Amino acid sequence: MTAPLDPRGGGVDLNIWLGRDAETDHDDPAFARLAGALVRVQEVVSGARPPPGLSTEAATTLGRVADQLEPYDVDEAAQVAGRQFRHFSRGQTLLPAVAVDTYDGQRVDGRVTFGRFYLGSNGAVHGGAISLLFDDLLGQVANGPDAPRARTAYLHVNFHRITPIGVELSCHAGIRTVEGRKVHIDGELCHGEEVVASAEGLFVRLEAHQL
Ligand SMILES: CCCCCCCCCC(=O)SCCNC(=O)CCNC(=O)[C@H](O)C(C)(C)COP(=O)(O)OP(=O)(O)OC[C@H]1O[C@@H](n2cnc3c(N)ncnc32)[C@H](O)[C@@H]1OP(=O)(O)O
Repeated sequence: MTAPLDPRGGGVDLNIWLGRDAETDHDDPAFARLAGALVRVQEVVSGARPPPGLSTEAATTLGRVADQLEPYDVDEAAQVAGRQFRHFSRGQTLLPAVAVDTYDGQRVDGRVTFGRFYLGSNGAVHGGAISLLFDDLLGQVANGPDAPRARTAYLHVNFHRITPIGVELSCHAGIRTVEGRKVHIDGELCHGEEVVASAEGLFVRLEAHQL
């Protein structure tokens, strides 16, 4: 049984995409657990300096896991990775997990901690990982439950300060304007009161033939 969603957020992904019928039949708690285990491996491997013998052994173990899973390859429509909407990370291993606190269809506020996997260098989160977070966060606002699907036309990111690894940050995104199919969305990533990065994106709502 999957846990019921907390309508106030409460650190649980608000699950905005579950309103879309096509997505409701992909719940797979066991798979979400697998993806979570892989995220842990990514994190631990990124920060580890094991002795060569152990690295070799671990590589063999991971190869065995890949061999076990490979026969279960499916196409995108059947894929469950990225569709575990009851879990912070949606059962995917690319994005940092965002805990959504509030979402009203126009704006989202949440919290995120970038682990060692996202290190650029010198204690700073990789700029590409920050852009990834913004694309997803702004994208979740652009693709609200009642809105037509939209894709990122551009994403402009400003890096104001070093974004620290291993620290809880707050993240925010909100619609600034809607002009026809064009949705302009702003985002901020904050360490305490300080804005460490900000973003401005244009999302274009898709026409029927583009879905
Ligand atoms: C499951 C949970 C998911 C959570 C959310 C995840 C979100 C992730 C979002 C993404 O990452 S999507 C992947 C990255 N983006 C893409 O792959 C998009 C690739 N580009 C396209 O598909 C098309 O260029 C696009 C749909 C964005 C627009 O093409 P269209 O042919 O539909 O639009 P058109 O060219 O007619 O332009 C419509 C308006 O947008 C404007 N426009 C389009 N691209 C622009 C651009 N780059 N800069 C400025 N304006 C732009 C264009 O000028 C025009 O303005 P006006 O209506 O005022 O004339």
